[in-house]
Amino acid sequence: MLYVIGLGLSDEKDITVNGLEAVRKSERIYLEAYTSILLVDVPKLEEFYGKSVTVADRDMVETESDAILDRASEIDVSFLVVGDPYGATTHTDLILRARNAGVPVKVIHNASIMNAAGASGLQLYNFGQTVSIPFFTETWKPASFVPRIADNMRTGSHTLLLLDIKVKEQSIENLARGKKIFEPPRYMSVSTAVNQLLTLLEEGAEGYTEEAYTKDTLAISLSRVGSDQQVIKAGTLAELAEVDEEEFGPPLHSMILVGSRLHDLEAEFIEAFSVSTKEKSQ
Ligand SMILES: C[S@@+](CC[C@H](N)C(=O)[O-])C[C@H]1O[C@@H](n2cnc3c(N)ncnc32)[C@H](O)[C@@H]1O
Repeated sequence: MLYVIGLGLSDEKDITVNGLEAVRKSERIYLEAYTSILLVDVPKLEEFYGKSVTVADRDMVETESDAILDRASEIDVSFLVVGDPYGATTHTDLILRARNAGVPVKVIHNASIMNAAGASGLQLYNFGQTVSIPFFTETWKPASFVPRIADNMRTGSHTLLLLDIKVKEQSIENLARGKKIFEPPRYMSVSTAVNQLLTLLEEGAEGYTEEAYTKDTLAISLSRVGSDQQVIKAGTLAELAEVDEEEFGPPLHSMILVGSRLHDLEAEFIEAFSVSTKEKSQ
């Protein structure tokens, strides 16, 4: 059996009881560590499971899936995913390959940033398409996600923005094991995301439209959701741009652009996170 197991959002103890039982009876255990990171290192996972874990990079999952699926019809193999297994597209592909190879698959779900975004107080039912924001490069300022935000805004829906993670393939194993790596990974912070959004607006980048957002659009930052260091802040993009980057805390970060169909209860909930209210009350 191939068990595809969600680890949840924070530490080694967020795995479900069913997930843990599957891990403990598996002969081989892989951890997918390139679409997201768990906020603890692999040795901590290994100690908790009492089993060794192989860190699988993108290449292994996407092109060498035969190694992961090897003999999985006869023995138990676990494939661990941070968050929920269906919270990233690559895992659907592995499940399809397993099915095609006649390997039975069981998915064990867990919390994902896709539902933990509800910690903002916004109703999950009122969200539209989720988008990912890539890092700007020296020669490229991608804005292709902006029309999808505009689509959501037209229907009054909120938009969850997932922020880029850049890590060299060859560093993933060391990173996951908490070892030193030559080139540290880059996790996009809320400050970088806000600056990039405002740059696209100021430069009138191709693809940018004010139907998607302006500097007065209400946004919510989500840092380390599900952990003890969770930080949530709400304000217009212009206000969030003024917040000291340190205040958002360590990665991982996400953001929400708030749509116009804001229910009174949602508005009341996010008031507590408001950066402008804080200033007024200080
Ligand atoms: C490609 S998604 C993978 C999602 C994961 N499979 C899940 O189900 O949650 C990774 C992105 O989700 C967001 N994210 C994941 N965990 C988070 C957390 N605990 N707090 C805030 N954002 C998080 C970050 O923007 C990160 O770059």
